[in-house]
Amino acid sequence: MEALKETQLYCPFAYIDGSWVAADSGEQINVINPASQEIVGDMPRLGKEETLRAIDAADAALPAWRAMTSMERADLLLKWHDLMLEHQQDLAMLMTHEQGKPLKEAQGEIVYAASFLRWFAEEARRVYGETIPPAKANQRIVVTKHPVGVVGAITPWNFPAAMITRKAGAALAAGCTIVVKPASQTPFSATALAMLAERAGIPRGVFNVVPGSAAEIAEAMTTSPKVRKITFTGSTEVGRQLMAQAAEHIQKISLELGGNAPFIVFEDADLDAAVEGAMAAKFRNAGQTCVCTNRFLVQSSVVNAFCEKLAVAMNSELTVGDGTKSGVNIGPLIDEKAVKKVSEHVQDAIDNGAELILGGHPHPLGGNFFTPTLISAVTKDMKVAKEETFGPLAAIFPFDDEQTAIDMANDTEYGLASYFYSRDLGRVWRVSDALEYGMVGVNTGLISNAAAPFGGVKASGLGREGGHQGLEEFLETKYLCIDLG
Ligand SMILES: NC(=O)c1ccc[n+]([C@@H]2O[C@H](COP(=O)([O-])OP(=O)(O)OC[C@H]3O[C@@H](n4cnc5c(N)ncnc54)[C@H](O)[C@@H]3O)[C@@H](O)[C@H]2O)c1
Repeated sequence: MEALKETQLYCPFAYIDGSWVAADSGEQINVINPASQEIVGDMPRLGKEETLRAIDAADAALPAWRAMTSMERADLLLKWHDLMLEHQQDLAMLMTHEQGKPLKEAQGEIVYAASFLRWFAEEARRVYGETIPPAKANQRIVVTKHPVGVVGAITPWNFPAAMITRKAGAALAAGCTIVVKPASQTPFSATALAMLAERAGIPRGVFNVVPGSAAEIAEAMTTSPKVRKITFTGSTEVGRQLMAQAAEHIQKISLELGGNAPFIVFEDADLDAAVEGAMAAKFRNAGQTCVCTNRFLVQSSVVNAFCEKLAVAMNSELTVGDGTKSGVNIGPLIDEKAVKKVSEHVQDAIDNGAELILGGHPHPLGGNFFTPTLISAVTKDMKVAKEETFGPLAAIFPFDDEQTAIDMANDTEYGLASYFYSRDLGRVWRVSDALEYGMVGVNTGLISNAAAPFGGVKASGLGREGGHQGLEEFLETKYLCIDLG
């Protein structure tokens, strides 16, 4: 904790209307380091009243923020971006302490998170309207675009910085103001971002951070008529609930929810490249990524070769431990419940006939660490086939032909990320078209990019973040029908 205070970005207060505040009740959230189980620090546990004050502040700040030119807003976002990069080490250190991911990955997340501020600063300059051929002579129809207004954002713990900037960058660039509720496990990354936003000169009330009671904060956001849009990243279960709540005031809503990503390896794939992609798509963030592979579908003719190569890579490349230690590339899971879920998925698969190749148990380090695990001969009725494991478990499902692979890949309520490896160009297009997913990685295990429209179909959500589409989520159109007489 002392090391964190030295970062000068450690701030145990909520941020409302440009002020650092405690909870009215004086209540605190204990933030726990998932590696050591020690308390990182305490953060105020805000409720409905403080959130309504933050919404009032965002509403009061809206007219001036909206009235600025997009260039002026972009300049402030770029300053915020630069400050994030300047403080990359400190931000990463905070993140590793509260979230557990290895320092190198945390540093990578800061660069990724900052990239959204830059991307949307640039995109803000390209909010074009339209002129449309009118239905009647002597008329003109002109379409203009406007910020939706005050935004309520709720974010998860697995990407404590990027999930905030991906929303706030777009919202602020569009001319909206925002109130962010970060996950209770990772609020220090959020208040550190607020400190940098303040230093960048983002005016008070434009960006607010309210850590605290999820239910109360969500209630304030969805019952206030001042909030015109809700943007949520997290579980499908909570997303469903929020969508129903947002219906009350017909608030716009974007939902980035869970996934059950397939990673298909066809027999014509470059197996070494597929293993490299598999390692990235599976073990980043200890497997706690919404786009992380949940099911490896491997053609039967290459399944043994793929498993052998993957086992070699897992044995030689993965080092489990405290993310602040050098050489560690798999940190702890977020909490005990997460460890239990991975154990249950492994046990259920083995009990039902899957074969254990590597690991299969919590790590000897104890606590929230889990040993990277490989199981094969997995089938569709096992838990790992149906639910997001969110841990370092690679489950191999064999298949015989292309159509079976596609059917297996689509046999889930989710539709976020998918991946496949093939060197056959015809198959690349066929399979890409057939996968019912918002994102398809072809011969790559890393797909996230600020320039691309991130998001899912089916129970994985609504709306897109990143790309020019991400900005559109915070804009609405108005058309003028002008009669020239
Ligand atoms: N699609 C994406 O872009 C994306 C990105 C990251 C994570 N995720 C998903 O997020 C999930 C993991 O995150 P999590 O465990 O933090 O999810 P979660 O749904 O439990 O929590 C997400 C956020 O919602 C809040 N929350 C919890 N209960 C709430 C309620 N009743 N009303 C309003 N807010 C509530 C939490 O405090 C947190 O801030 C996984 O399913 C993962 O796939 C999706």
